[in-house]
Amino acid sequence: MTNFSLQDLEAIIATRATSGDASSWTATLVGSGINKAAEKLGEEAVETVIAAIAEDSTKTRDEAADLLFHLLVVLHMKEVSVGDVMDELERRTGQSGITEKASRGG
Ligand SMILES: N=c1c2ncn([C@@H]3O[C@H](COP(=O)(O)OP(=O)(O)OP(=O)(O)O)[C@@H](O)[C@H]3O)c2ncn1[C@@H]1O[C@H](COP(=O)(O)O)[C@@H](O)[C@H]1O
Repeated sequence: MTNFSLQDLEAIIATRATSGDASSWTATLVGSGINKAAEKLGEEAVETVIAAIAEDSTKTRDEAADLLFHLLVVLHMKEVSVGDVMDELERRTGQSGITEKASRGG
């Protein structure tokens, strides 16, 4: 498995968003505004749902990659970092007590 992380992609998106490169999909999406970017995120979510229901694992993986990319673009535009989201996910594990059990190997 690759070491490429969501934080790596987040950093690429931050760089490309302000690149001014007309060939950059990231710059195009960010330049089109939050309504358009969020609409695109919704489309990718629907395509992922359809793939999960009606397509094979490879198609589902590909749509999930599109979904995560477009989610990170929207998070960038809303100034929410991947770290912020992970902090919230970690906080939720604390609520359920799973973290404590996992650290005990239970
Ligand atoms: N991970 C992605 C990524 N995933 C999807 N996309 C683009 O998202 C766009 C829209 O995807 P769609 O699924 O809607 O595809 P479509 O061509 O419109 O066709 P349909 O499938 O909808 O029929 C396409 O142009 C894809 O190339 C991405 N564009 C960029 N990245 C990453 O961002 C980096 C910078 O890219 P640029 O900003 O383009 O330089 C790249 O090196 C990648 O790491």
